[in-house]
Amino acid sequence: MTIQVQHLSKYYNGHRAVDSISFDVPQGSNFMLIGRSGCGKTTTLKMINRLIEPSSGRIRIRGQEITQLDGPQLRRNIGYVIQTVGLFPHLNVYENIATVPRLLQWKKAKIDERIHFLLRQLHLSENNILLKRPHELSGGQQQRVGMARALAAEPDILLMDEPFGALDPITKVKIRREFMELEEIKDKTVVMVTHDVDEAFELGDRIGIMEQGQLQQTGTPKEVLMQPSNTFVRDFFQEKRFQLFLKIYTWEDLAIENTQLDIRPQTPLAALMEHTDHQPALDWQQVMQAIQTKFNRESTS
Ligand SMILES: Nc1ncnc2c1ncn2[C@@H]1O[C@H](COP(=O)(O)OP(=O)(O)OP(=O)(O)O)[C@@H](O)[C@H]1O
Repeated sequence: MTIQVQHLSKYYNGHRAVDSISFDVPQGSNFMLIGRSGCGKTTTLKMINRLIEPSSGRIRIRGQEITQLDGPQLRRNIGYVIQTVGLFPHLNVYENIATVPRLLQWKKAKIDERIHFLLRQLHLSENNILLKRPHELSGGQQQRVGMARALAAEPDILLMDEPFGALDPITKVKIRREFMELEEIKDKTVVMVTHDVDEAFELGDRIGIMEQGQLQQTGTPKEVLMQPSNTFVRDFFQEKRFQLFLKIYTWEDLAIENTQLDIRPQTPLAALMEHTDHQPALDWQQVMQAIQTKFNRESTS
């Protein structure tokens, strides 16, 4: 379902937390909201599922203005994942994941089938995990259960507020990869808040950079990196510019033949990091030169 946000604002006691922002998230795409602490990301996200009511502006989901919908009903079709997971501590894993399907009065057999499917998809295969309470799980497991709960009733939209923020760096990278590969996610419309530029570049079809309640730029990872619309956006990515360039530029972008690698992995960086056995097949000196030339050319254009 497409999400359209138009001139959306939120004031708290005269303070503009969100200041007339507009963006579209096409059906099935991932939109990453990134910015410094306090710039208005969470407030924006919570306006999409009406946990916060806007001061002005409009949000449309599949063309329908959400103020005309009943809040709880709207939220049943919008999965919501937050950093602190937000699992109900007194409920076990099964009951946590089954929350929304039960509200929707699904039959038990359908709920069981869905839960077992999600456990497999999210690599939650530990024995008796369904009977455990959240405090008996690791941080990574809690995060996966939080994801399973958000996906349980097959929502069309997923809102995620720093979903991987509380994890250690290794678990974070692992869960992020798994997330990207989830079949379930591919046709969902996702809006994710993050502080992490790597995450934004890995997961985002489009990225929105916020500062002091305003959207400074929205665009594809390539656009915001190589064609920043102002100095704020340029400075925001400056420290990691080359690293991010490597993350997103494909063999095709670099005009390098990748016949030996049979198309995957798509970028030289991924080939270097993950497929060391392929390295001898490539002339890495030529690859590095092509990367440097492209980076220099795009940086000055
Ligand atoms: N309920 C509230 N009452 C008053 N001010 C609020 C309220 N919630 C948020 N704010 C203020 O609105 C601004 C935006 O907050 P928000 O939580 O949306 O930022 P954020 O970008 O998500 O920050 P972080 O990355 O730290 O989570 C901040 O200045 C915050 O102090």
